[in-house]
Amino acid sequence: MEEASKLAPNRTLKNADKGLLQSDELYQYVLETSVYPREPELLKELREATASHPMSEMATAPDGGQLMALLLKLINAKKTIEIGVFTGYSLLLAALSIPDDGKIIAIDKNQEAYEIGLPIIKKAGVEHKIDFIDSLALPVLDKLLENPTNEGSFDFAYVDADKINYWNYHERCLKCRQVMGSQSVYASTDVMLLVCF
Ligand SMILES: C[S@@+](CC[C@H](N)C(=O)[O-])C[C@H]1O[C@@H](n2cnc3c(N)ncnc32)[C@H](O)[C@@H]1O
Repeated sequence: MEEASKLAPNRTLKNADKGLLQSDELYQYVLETSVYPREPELLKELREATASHPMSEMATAPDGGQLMALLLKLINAKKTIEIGVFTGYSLLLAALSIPDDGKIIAIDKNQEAYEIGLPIIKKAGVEHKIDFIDSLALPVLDKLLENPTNEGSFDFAYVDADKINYWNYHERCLKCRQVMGSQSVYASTDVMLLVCF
């Protein structure tokens, strides 16, 4: 069994206390027996590369990430949007979960953090699926929606950024979703909101 403290020193109850697991020990047990063994090697590498970052706790938790990967695969997502990239854990996970001709528009106002994960994303051979935009998210979403071909064209949106704008992101992501109905998913951290269309 891997020593969790070595792999993810900050991945403790601080991140899990909003969930059902009410003890560090139980959370570590779940991570070590169920989550880490299923984690692709390069995601593990990205997680380890992020661990020394002072804000490493911001990264998507690997257990939540695996739920996201499952959703992406279940709906055969091809075109997705991510708001809040940080070092790229959820981005790499999404890029590994969509088909080779899939596309992710990934927006973050801090390119510096993205540069930490970028070499690992390149190593995974999925960089061609990613269009990273170094910007505040709202203006990019508004610009995207000015183009009628983008409206209703996304299968999946993952919002993991500044909470104060979640309602604004929600409104815009609804416009970006697939018109075809039951194939789109909008997932958002912090407010634990998951809407399937
Ligand atoms: C929780 S972290 C994202 C974690 C990421 N999903 C992962 O798996 O590692 C939040 C990110 O949102 C970015 N962010 C915060 N407010 C933003 C805004 N208004 N526009 C764009 N990015 C923003 C921050 O720079 C930070 O990298």
